[in-house]
Amino acid sequence: MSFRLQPPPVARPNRCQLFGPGSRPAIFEKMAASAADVINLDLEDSVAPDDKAEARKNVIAAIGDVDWGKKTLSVRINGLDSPYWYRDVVDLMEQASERLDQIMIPKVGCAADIYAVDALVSSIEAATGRKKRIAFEVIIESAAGISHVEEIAAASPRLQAMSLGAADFAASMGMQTTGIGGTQDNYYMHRAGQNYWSDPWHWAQAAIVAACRTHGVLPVDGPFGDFSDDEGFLAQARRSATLGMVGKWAIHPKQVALSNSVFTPSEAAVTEAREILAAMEEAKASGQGATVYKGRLVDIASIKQAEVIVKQAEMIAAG
Ligand SMILES: CC(C)(COP(=O)(O)OP(=O)(O)OC[C@H]1O[C@@H](n2cnc3c(N)ncnc32)[C@H](O)[C@@H]1OP(=O)(O)O)[C@@H](O)C(=O)NCCC(=O)NCCSC(=O)C[C@H](O)C(=O)O
Ligand SMILES: [Mg+2]
Repeated sequence: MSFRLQPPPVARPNRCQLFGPGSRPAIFEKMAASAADVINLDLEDSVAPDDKAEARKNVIAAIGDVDWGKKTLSVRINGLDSPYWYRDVVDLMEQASERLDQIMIPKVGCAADIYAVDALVSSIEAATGRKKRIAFEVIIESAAGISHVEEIAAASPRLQAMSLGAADFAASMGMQTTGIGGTQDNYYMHRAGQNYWSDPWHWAQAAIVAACRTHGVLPVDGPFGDFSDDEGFLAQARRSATLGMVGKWAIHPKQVALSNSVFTPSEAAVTEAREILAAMEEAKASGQGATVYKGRLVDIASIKQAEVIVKQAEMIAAG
């Protein structure tokens, strides 16, 4: 470990973030009743320009009126390149109840984007005497965002989570696809008459995970657009979990259970992790730094790996 220690991220369950357009208040109660850990009420791209003002009012009313239980309640504001974002922030901060936990900032391209929103939010918090300090989540979904991902992860102590937005990311990068996440037909290796599909999202996800882990931010996988493809969603989510991401968005309620199933460590995984910890306790007691568990090497690094799984399970169980 470096002399500079890796800070832990906030301890909040974040297995699934369920999105819903702010212009569709009829689904807000359904979102609140879902098993998602995080709710993202959207003012951005799922809301048509003519509906922006009405959506903002719907969301502000629902933050106070709906029982959101213990969920993290987040609102996605419009991008800093739009004429809407400042009004989103001002109205939310001045009018929404203290139940609001987080503002999600889309299409961030550099640390200054977060600084701008932070300055506005901080000023309104001070002026209005709001007690709950608003958290931030950002979406990396542009060439600039991924190029500056580390400075973005370090940009504000408010920052709790960072998502990959595959659709805008693909557009910004000029990728030849209209798919949102998942396998892309033309991204394959070819050998001896066989095609082997590779993962075009992998490198961006890995960059996000590294930046997030360096700065104590939760890395989250964004949307999987084809909500009729459960197996595709599961495969994408499992790859994300294996890479170190803690959860994934749901753009349809049926994706919530799929996401929770992947990002909740299985009983078998938790049992194995506890057994590794016990084996290492025994090894340490006899002065060893390494031992054998089920025929494979486990050592001091294995303790940290096992602790990731046990801590995740304990945090989810604690709700
Ligand atoms: C995708 C949808 C438009 C589908 O809506 P709908 O046609 O109503 O679906 P169903 O008929 O299958 O709905 C079944 C029941 O579930 C309720 N419902 C629908 N959506 C939601 C929801 N999001 N949360 C809770 N409940 C929901 C319906 O009312 C039905 O209920 P019932 O009649 O009682 O059975 C819709 O799901 C939707 O709008 N999804 C969210 C879209 C969104 O927010 N998009 C923005 C995030 S993705 C993005 O922005 C891209 C990203 O930035 C990037 O760049 O990658
Ligand atoms: Mg987007």
